[in-house]
Amino acid sequence: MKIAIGNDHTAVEMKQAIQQYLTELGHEVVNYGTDSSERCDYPVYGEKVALAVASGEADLGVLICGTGVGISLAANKVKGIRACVCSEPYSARLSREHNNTNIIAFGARVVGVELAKMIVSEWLNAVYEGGRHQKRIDMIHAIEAKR
Ligand SMILES: O=C[C@H](O)[C@H](O)[C@H](O)COP(=O)(O)O
Repeated sequence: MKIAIGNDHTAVEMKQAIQQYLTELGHEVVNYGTDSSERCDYPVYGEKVALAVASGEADLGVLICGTGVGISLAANKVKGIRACVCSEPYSARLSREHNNTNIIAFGARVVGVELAKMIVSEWLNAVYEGGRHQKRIDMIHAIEAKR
């Protein structure tokens, strides 16, 4: 799978660890994040990864900032993006099975590298269930289409 990854200054080491992990799992990872610890603005990277996913350039996206909150908020402003912040694997799996999330986010100041790997792995291995969930996702996108 082709996975877009992005981060701000709080998550350079975490991004590198997750990028390596994903590569070891056999994925192609494209880095849209910063590799500098100089303070920067997470919306820049949230948008870059979101555009890569929304355009089909990447299949899925991973976003990391201090908490995962700001960068996922930014990503969700791009049409077609369903990004969520997860600090544990259960929500990560269900976010894919029920909500068909196409971007996962987490906080480098919240979770450690090993937990982050577990979150990402559970998310990637989960399969969207469709059925009753599709109507609800359509409803979310209908809200998006109004504006
Ligand atoms: O949601 C926002 C992110 O957690 C940012 O990574 C965080 O706000 C950056 O904070 P600071 O500029 O204090 O390093």
